[in-house]
Amino acid sequence: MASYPNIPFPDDVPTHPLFIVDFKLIEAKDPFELDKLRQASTNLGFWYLKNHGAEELVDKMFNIGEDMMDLPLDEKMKWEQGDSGRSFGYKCIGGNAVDEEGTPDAVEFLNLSKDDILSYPTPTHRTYPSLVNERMTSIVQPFLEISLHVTNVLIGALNDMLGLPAGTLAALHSKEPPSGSEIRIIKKSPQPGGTEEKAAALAAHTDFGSLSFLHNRMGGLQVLVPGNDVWQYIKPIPNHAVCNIGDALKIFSAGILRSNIHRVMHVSPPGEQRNYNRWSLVYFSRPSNQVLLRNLADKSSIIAEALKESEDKFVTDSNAGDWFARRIKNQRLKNRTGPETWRASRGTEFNPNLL
Ligand SMILES: O=C(O)CCC(=O)C(=O)O
Ligand SMILES: [Fe+2]
Repeated sequence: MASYPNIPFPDDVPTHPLFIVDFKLIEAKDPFELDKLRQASTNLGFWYLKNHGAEELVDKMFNIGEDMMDLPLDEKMKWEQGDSGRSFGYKCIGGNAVDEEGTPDAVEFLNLSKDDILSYPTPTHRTYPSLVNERMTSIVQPFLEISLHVTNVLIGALNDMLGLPAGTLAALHSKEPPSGSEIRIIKKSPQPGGTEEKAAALAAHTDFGSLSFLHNRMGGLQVLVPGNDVWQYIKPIPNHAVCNIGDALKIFSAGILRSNIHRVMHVSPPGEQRNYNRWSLVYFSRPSNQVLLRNLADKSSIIAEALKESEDKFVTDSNAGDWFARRIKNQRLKNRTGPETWRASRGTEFNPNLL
């Protein structure tokens, strides 16, 4: 069984500090903590989260990823997500582009649908390898339940902060299927020779849905902080998750909540870390598929005010399911016809005219 060591993070690379939000205090509606969440979600849209309750399950989820990625490639390819705009299943190395030129990505991952996990053993969207099924009730379902709790509580706090009637955002993120909400386990192998490279292993992107709950042990994740053109690392802190806002909450809130661009680098931070596999684990909370992505100004005077002051309208004619499928489909290298395919895969970070 693998261990996922806390290899020291080098101190000679640019890092960006984040607010540390205490989940237990958010649950208790502590005003000071809620204000921290307000600042973090509106300024950068990224924050650390401690006391979230999933600490014990993260390595067990990494073990599932490790058993999956250790299978021969032809076995893994039986579970590949395909090119039709669905993400559930396995994504092979090089399946996606990382830029307009069609440079292939360098990570592999396994995506497990929230709907499939909750309906197990009956599939809602698809089935998964037995190495997942064997640990469905003991590990995957408990991890999902915690992730649902954490993301729902945070989304509830953001709902109140935005002045929305109680339960407005919760109703858009129902437990009922179908939605694109999913767990992702990501592996990035070390680069042979460990040479410095400019390329990203996982493309610069904003997250497609509402709120991401991310666990990693090693560096590699970078953000582009507003007003700064140097990418900065987010340094992992043991037992702290990283949360970030995605496109849907940015649109609902007319830009009050920030969906910030980020990427994972090819070469993890210099030093010892680059010799190890990098594992990360995310739960992506996304709106139900049929939810229209448009501002909620008619439900909140705070959002209406922000909309008045913004150049963007924050109105799409897309529902969450179509938005998600468009982004997934157009980043697949097999679907690439030219730079326009990459552009068609972008979200709120790329083209404000989309909105
Ligand atoms: O692996 C990470 O640290 C981040 C992954 C990520 O941004 C994503 O999968 O959307
Ligand atoms: Fe992301």
